[in-house]
Amino acid sequence: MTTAVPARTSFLLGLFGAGIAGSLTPAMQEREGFASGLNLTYRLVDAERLGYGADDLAEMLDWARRFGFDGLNITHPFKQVVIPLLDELSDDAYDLGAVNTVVFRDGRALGRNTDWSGWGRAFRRRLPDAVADRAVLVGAGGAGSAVGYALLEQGAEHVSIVDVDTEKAQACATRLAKRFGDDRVRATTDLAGELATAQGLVNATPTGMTGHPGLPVPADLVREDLWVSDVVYFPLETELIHLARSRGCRVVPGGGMAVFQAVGAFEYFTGVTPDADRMVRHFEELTS
Ligand SMILES: NC(=O)c1ccc[n+]([C@@H]2O[C@H](COP(=O)([O-])OP(=O)(O)OC[C@H]3O[C@@H](n4cnc5c(N)ncnc54)[C@H](O)[C@@H]3O)[C@@H](O)[C@H]2O)c1
Ligand SMILES: O=C(O)[C@]1(O)C[C@@H](O)[C@@H](O)[C@H](O)C1
Repeated sequence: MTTAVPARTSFLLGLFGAGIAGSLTPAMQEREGFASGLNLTYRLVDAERLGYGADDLAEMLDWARRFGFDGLNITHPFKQVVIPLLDELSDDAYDLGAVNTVVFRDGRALGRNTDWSGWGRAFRRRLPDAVADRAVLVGAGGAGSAVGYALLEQGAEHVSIVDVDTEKAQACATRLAKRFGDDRVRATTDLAGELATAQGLVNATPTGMTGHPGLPVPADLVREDLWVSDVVYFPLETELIHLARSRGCRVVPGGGMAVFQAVGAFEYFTGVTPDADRMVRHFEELTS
């Protein structure tokens, strides 16, 4: 006679990164765990406070496993340097060269990326008819690469990438072109020219964050027929989103990416499909 193995209900998770004290991910994961009938604990492990840097990550991962962590979110400055320390990488994380979710399973560390799928899902919920549009992406760092990947994966006709650091724009475009083809993505310095033929604009720079006020593009380029998205979510209503709304543009604020990276990670960590609408409502409560 075989005895059925009961489904896991208890999970120990965490976020490894620097300067993460304000993260809303622990609250989102723990609340959704509770609501799903799981005993889920999520800890912040702030490398800055511990005096740990990139060279210490192997040791940090090792003690996470030894102390029984089931999974981790990974953020700045570890999203790239974690890759060689893992046993397996999903194709999307490989293509992006970045991991934000590590699952420990059967003695192996599996790397995943829910940043791109998080932005993508939030975008599709708001603007499902816009997935095939041409877009201009401003900011080619970690968040920008994830947004560019999501746009192209979901069917954008073309993505033009602008960054004050032109080498970063080029590196991001080259990486995405390798996956999606160089007829669909390019780096450019001609923001106005590219926006003239685009239907959408995404800000993936820190401009507009608390402490970094301002607009990432000149105000006169924000036309009423553009859709406009921002990855910044502190504050939720950035100057760019505010201006775009006031001009009648359809908008996708940064909160959606923050929630849906957590939705995707929850599923990887627990194997349980979370209630995404409930997580959105909880995020709204946390940020109101
Ligand atoms: N909503 C979310 O869930 C979420 C997730 C990750 C990051 N973020 C936010 O995204 C922002 C960017 O994060 P990141 O990790 O990609 O940072 P990053 O430093 O890796 O990249 C930012 C890029 O923007 C460029 N840049 C800055 N100002 C610019 C300007 N005016 N014009 C053109 N390019 C400019 C920089 O050169 C850099 O390449 C941050 O505000 C972060 O909080 C949000
Ligand atoms: O909530 C945060 O602070 C996060 O660090 C934001 C983003 O970096 C995600 O990829 C992480 O999973 C969580």
